Amino acid sequence: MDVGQYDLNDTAIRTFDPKEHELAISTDNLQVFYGDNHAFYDGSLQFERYKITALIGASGSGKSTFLRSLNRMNDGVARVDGQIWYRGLDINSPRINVYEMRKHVGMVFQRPNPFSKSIRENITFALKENGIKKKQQLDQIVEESLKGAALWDEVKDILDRSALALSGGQQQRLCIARAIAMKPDILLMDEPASALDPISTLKVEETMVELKKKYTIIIVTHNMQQASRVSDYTAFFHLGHVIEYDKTKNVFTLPQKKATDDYVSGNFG
Ligand SMILES: Nc1ncnc2c1ncn2[C@@H]1O[C@H](COP(=O)(O)OP(=O)(O)OP(=O)(O)O)[C@@H](O)[C@H]1O
Repeated sequence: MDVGQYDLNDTAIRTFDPKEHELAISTDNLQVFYGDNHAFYDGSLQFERYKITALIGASGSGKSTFLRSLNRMNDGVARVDGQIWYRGLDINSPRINVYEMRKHVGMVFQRPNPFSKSIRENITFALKENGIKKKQQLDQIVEESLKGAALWDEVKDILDRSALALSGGQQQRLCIARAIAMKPDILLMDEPASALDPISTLKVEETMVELKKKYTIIIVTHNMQQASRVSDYTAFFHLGHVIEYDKTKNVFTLPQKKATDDYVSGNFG
């Protein structure tokens, strides 16, 4: 199948009525360029608060590029044009303090990347940098964050042991705990389970579903079952364009665009 056969401007993008849906973050005309490579075109997407939105699409379709732009991880790597609206501010503006903004828009990466420190210090490090020094308060945040990431029961007696001694799945949940310790509003997750075995993957998925009570999650995933299991909304990316964005159920069972239909039914590429 020739994946270039589709009309990339023929799109079906859901918009939300702000009276009925609280938005966490949205983009207007977002475009990303790596030098001459126009990697992402004209993405205007709204993300509902306390929901999980999955970004799906073939390799190289621009999912990570889009996700990384949302908390300015592409600064210095790519040129990002357009606006990213968060609480009435365009966080793509050069005036924004990126360090402060990332406390609100946190990120969990594909490969678990704990610091070479104890489990406890992985969580307290950034908190201490941010001026939280009282042991009691730190202990409380460590416990809450590890509970939030469904890791507490497994590590509560070994908090001072090296994080590197944990399994890959435990390390990834520690990275989730580290991200939520900062109490972000939005969690960006770039294929958070791709390096994990099926049992750890399920734990991370269960964790996500729990987390959406308090956080808005935007996740890149190659795993279609995962997208359909955990997400409320799905955006399908193709060749740097968002072709379709709707409730996950609709994208998987009643896609409006042929490209989406071909992709979700496996007749693609
Ligand atoms: N750091 C970079 N420098 C230059 N080009 C890049 C960089 N990162 C991504 N690209 C290019 O941008 C395009 C989109 O890549 P991106 O990684 O966003 O796609 P993706 O859909 O997330 O792919 P995958 O599923 O394989 O992670 C590709 O053409 C890729 O080569």
